Amino acid sequence: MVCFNLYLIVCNYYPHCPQPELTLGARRHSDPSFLTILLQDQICGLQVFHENQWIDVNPISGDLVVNIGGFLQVISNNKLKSVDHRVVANVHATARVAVACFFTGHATEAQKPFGPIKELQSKCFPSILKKIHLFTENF
Ligand SMILES: O=C(O)CCC(=O)C(=O)O
Ligand SMILES: [Fe+2]
Repeated sequence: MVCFNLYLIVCNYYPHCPQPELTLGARRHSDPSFLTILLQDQICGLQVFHENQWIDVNPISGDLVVNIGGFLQVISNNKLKSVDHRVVANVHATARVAVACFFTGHATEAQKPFGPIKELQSKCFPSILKKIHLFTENF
């Protein structure tokens, strides 16, 4: 399968929020992509859910954040996890901008069901995830 042939680029714009205690920039979710590559500016806001708490993913100039998507979680038989993340409301005077590139599957293969690859299944690690169709199912 060709995962890097089809991608979607999304620009997220978070203006200053006067009442950050009432809302979020982006609600808790995990990406359904194969991989997501994110470029954030210098304004904080992204958090990942790890060991029952929200951890800040502070921007480092020139760095890219790479998120494992739900599709890669399925293919890897749950060995790689698609982490929950969110964006808190922007308390800074300047707007926050983050550009996400979602790598998905190839459109022509959308009808084909995908499941954990054989090499990652064994007696100790049987396939625990059902096969899914790209673009049509949540996993
Ligand atoms: O704005 C961010 O830092 C993350 C955006 C995000 O999680 C998404 O677009 O899926
Ligand atoms: Fe996301």
